[in-house]
Amino acid sequence: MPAQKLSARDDLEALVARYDTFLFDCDGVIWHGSTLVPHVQATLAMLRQRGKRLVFVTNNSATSRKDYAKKFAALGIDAAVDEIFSSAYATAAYLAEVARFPSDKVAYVIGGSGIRSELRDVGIATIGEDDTTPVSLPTLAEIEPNPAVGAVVFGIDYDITYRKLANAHLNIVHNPGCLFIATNDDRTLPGGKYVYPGTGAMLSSLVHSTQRTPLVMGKPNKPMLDCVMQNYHLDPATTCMVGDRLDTDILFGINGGLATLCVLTGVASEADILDPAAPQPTYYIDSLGDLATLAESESESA
Ligand SMILES: O=C(O)[C@H](O)[C@H](O)COP(=O)(O)O
Ligand SMILES: [Mg+2]
Repeated sequence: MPAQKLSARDDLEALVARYDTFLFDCDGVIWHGSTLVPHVQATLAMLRQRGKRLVFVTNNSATSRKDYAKKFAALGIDAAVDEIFSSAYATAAYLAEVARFPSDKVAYVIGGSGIRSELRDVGIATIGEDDTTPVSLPTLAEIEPNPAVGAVVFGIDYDITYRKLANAHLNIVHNPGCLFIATNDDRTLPGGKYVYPGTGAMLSSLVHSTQRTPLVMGKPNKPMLDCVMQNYHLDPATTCMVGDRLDTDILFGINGGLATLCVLTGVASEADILDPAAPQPTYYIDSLGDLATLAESESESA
């Protein structure tokens, strides 16, 4: 079924009336880095005003839920910690509740404070943060497997180094039963003017060297979907997933039986959506900010 482009006010009103819960991807939909997409703040306020449930579902594992809540607040958006689901949180939930990660093991983390903080919050110790010193051939021998490592967890890391990759590689290959987990594997990271290498671009170097396939937690995969569906007891019939990537956000919504709305402010272009071979959103729109016009109509009629 080809995606329906929404632009007329009646289309926007019908969309908002039809769903009571909206799941929002963040990078490329709500913001680029710390810059809000224009009029998104007004759109989210309008949806809250109309009694809609809002859930924020991001593959960006660099930040913890608590710090995301602070980021939202700093940007003037009302978002409680329990309305925010990041791939770091889904990873911590998976290791603690599904994998039953042993208390005598640690996780070797390539990633940001989001992963370390979420793992710490479920009682899992992490190492690897300081493995940033340059390596030379003579010092390579310093790097050895650490038998205490029971999992290598990989997420977006703006300070990735050869030393980190070498440690992760050795632990995955030489520690029997060592889990290899990726918070997500997005190929690119939307940055507003440009699209940058994403977590998946860096992850592929470790997949290539170890010849191992990681368990990926984030959208479009089941661990993140289970995390959100269980926490919110979502009714697929009245839930809409809003995202900027067809192969993560829209596929995530399709996998969950949700309606989907793709925006053109992130990675996907209209040409991508019109390719029948791509995951097809239910709807698409230029920007989430376009819904802010409904707030104006509300104030006029008030
Ligand atoms: O490379 C990455 O990790 C992703 O581009 C980034 O995390 C996407 O975040 P999201 O769009 O799911 O908020
Ligand atoms: Mg995104």
